[in-house]
Order: sequence, then C-alpha cells, then structure tokens
Amino acid sequence: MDAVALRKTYPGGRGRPPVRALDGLSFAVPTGTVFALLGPNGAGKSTTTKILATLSRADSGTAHVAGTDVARHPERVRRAIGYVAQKPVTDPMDTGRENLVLAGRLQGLGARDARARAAELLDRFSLTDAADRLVTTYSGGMARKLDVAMGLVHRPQVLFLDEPTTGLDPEARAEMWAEIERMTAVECMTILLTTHYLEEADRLAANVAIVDEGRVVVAGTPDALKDELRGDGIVVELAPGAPDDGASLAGRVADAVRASGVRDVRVEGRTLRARADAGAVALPAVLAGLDAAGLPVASATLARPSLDDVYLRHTGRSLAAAQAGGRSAAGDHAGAAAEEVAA
Ligand SMILES: Nc1ncnc2c1ncn2[C@@H]1O[C@H](COP(=O)(O)OP(=O)(O)OP(=O)(O)O)[C@@H](O)[C@H]1O
Repeated sequence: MDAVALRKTYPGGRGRPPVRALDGLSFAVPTGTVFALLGPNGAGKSTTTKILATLSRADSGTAHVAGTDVARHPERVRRAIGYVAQKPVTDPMDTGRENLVLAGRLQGLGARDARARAAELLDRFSLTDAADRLVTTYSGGMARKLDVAMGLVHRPQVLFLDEPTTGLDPEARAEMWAEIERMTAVECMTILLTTHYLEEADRLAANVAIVDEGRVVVAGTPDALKDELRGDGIVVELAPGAPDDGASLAGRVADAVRASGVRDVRVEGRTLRARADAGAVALPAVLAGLDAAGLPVASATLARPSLDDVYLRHTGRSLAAAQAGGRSAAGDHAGAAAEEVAA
C-alpha cells in the first residue's frame, strides 16, 4: 500500500476559507505490517484514510491499496479492505450477533455462512457472552471491538483503523492492542492505523509516519526515529510562581540554561524541554541556572527519547500542545462542505 503526493483541499463553505487537509502527503506500507499515521487532530489522518479506502477522492496524487490504484478501480479496492471509522457503524438497537450477521449478508454471504462468521468473530473478540444483548448495553470497549469485527466480516487483506482506541479505558485499549497484534502476526493482514497516542504507535506499528499540517514530516521504524535523537530528554516544569509572560519567559529560561550544555531547548508555557548527551550531568546544571535566574522549578524529569521527542524535534511542538491547540487552519467542521463520497 502506498500514497504518493496526495493533496486535498476542502471548500470552506459559508464564507469560510478553504481548508488544505493534505499537502503532498506520501508514505509506503510493507504488506503484512502495521503502519501508524501519528499526529494531532486536524493533521490530515482521517482524510488520508478515507482516500485510501475510496470514500473520498484526492485532488491530486496517487494511492495503491492491495496492488490496485484507488482512483481507477475503487470497487476492486473495496473488496480487499475493511474500514473501521471513528464513528460506530453498528445499530445500537440490534444485538452484536444481529449486526455481524447483517454485515455478512451485505457482503454477500449466505445465511448459514454469515451466522458462522458472526460466531467466529464474536468468539475472537471475547464477545460471545454478550452476543445476544443489544449493542446499546455494551461498554465502550465492547462496542469498539464490535466495530472492528464488523470491518473483518469479509476477511479483508487490508484493514483501516481510524483511531481504534480513542476514548477507551486502559484495559480495553490493551485488549484492542493484543487483537491488532494478532491480526498481523497470525493473519498477515496489512493495517493502516491512525492515532494520536504515541504509545499506541510505538507499541503496534512496524513503521510510523508523523503527520503534521497535511504532510509527512518524518517516517521510519519507531526505534530508528528515536535513535536519531542522541542523548536524553530533559523536561522541567516551572513553578506557578514564575511569571508566565510568554515570549519573555521563554527568553529568560533559554538564557538561564545556556551554560548547562543542553541543546534543542524549547519552552512552551511553563514547560522547558531540552536534550543532553549525558542528562544526569546536565540536569543539575539546568536547575542551578534556573535557580540563579530566579525561576522556581516545580518538577524535573530525565527520560530516554520517546516518540513525543521525535514529534517535537520535527514539528517544533509537543504532540500534547498540538493536540490542545489544533492546527492554524483547522476550524470545526460546522459550515464546511459535507463529506463527499467518491463514485
Ligand atoms: N468534510 C470536511 N469539510 C471541511 N473540512 C474538513 C472536512 N474533513 C476534514 N476537514 C478539515 O481538514 C483538516 C484535516 O482533517 P482530518 O479529519 O483529516 O484530520 P485528522 O488528523 O484525522 O484529525 P482527527 O484526529 O480530528 O480526525 C482539518 O483542518 C479538518 O477540519
């Protein structure tokens, strides 16, 4: 599966400016592996997934799924893929089993085969005990597992999972992760996953592409991306006593730690992030510099590089900050054009 130079602009609607969702996005996914598109809300992950799943068309660029060009032969692609959207597709007033049997019938299975496939999937997702209860009574984790099962009824070669664990509690998330790992390990399925959880990408994906403002800023294996960052990460939270006067606080903090030998210094609000070859040596010097400058510290941590550091390095801000702030052009979708469905 690959995407090459995908571009997509949504019309703004109601006097709003158009939104450039994809700005030349490219990546390649080896068959039988999990690939994660990682980025904050509005980065363009869902738009990419919809184009690859033939639910939307790119303005330009090409994409292949299961060896087929998505724009030229969308019907062939649809037969080869399962698509699990962010929003549930199940009918809450039907049982889990009824939902799966109906999905099987819609995919062309006979009644007996649809029932057998439903039972198999219910068992696989540990939903057999709840199979004959209405979906409206399911927990968030159970409902999400049923969504994924719905995408698997026709045994797709390629599965798209759009934020499969958003909103799930840690236990349900761990169960979902185990199932995703099983799908690639045992069934050799190719999975494109979108997430804004760094830990999820790190744990599941053989390869990760960090997406920001409609393009891939960096891609590689999680380990290779982390190895690019030499040394340790230092994070210092300033105490509330430190005046938060934006740019001038950032400047004072940067000046205060200049002599400590740290690099890649960034200040967001009251949080200082920096890197050092030997963090244990640099951290006391950082704290001494802040103390001398009259900047009180609330906490300080030292950590091996994480995907968050990779994100910060390549986008200039932490994923948490990007998630909180959204992207500059992103608004809510109100007044925007309704999602179109490619013919
Ligand atoms: N149908 C639409 N009409 C107008 N703008 C849209 C539409 N769908 C998405 N957008 C805009 O395109 C940009 C990319 O959105 P997209 O949903 O692809 O991002 P995302 O990374 O998947 O974010 P999320 O995690 O919120 O789903 C955003 O600015 C979004 O507001």
